Amino acid sequence: MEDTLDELFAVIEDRKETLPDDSYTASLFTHEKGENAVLEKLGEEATELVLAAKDDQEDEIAAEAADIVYHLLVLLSMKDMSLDELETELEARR
Ligand SMILES: N=c1c2ncn([C@@H]3O[C@H](COP(=O)(O)OP(=O)(O)OP(=O)(O)O)[C@@H](O)[C@H]3O)c2ncn1[C@@H]1O[C@H](COP(=O)(O)O)[C@@H](O)[C@H]1O
Repeated sequence: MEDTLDELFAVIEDRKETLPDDSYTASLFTHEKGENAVLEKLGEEATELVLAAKDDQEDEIAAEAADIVYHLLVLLSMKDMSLDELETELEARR
């Protein structure tokens, strides 16, 4: 899981740097709504996760959780934060 998150975050950082035309991630960094685009996405995905959980749809729960994690990592990158800061916060709670 840690490797998966590290690799995904590295791809997101690369998209932020290179801004390929065909990249959804890049489109979030250049969106006319600015950071609100990713914030709105997080809100939508959270609602979709709640609905999937209420319906006990395990596949949907996993899919919506993945959408949230991906958009969360984009937000961290947008704020020039690193995964280390998230890890430090979680470790401090153990
Ligand atoms: N993990 C993801 C990921 N999760 C979700 N999404 C995108 O998030 C968007 C929002 O999902 P929704 O459920 O709201 O679907 P939607 O209604 O069609 O979305 P929109 O109409 O709002 O675009 C979709 O376009 C998904 O493709 C992702 N896009 C990219 N990644 C990862 O990022 C990498 C780089 O992707 P690109 O930036 O596209 O090259 C990929 O290889 C993946 O590993």
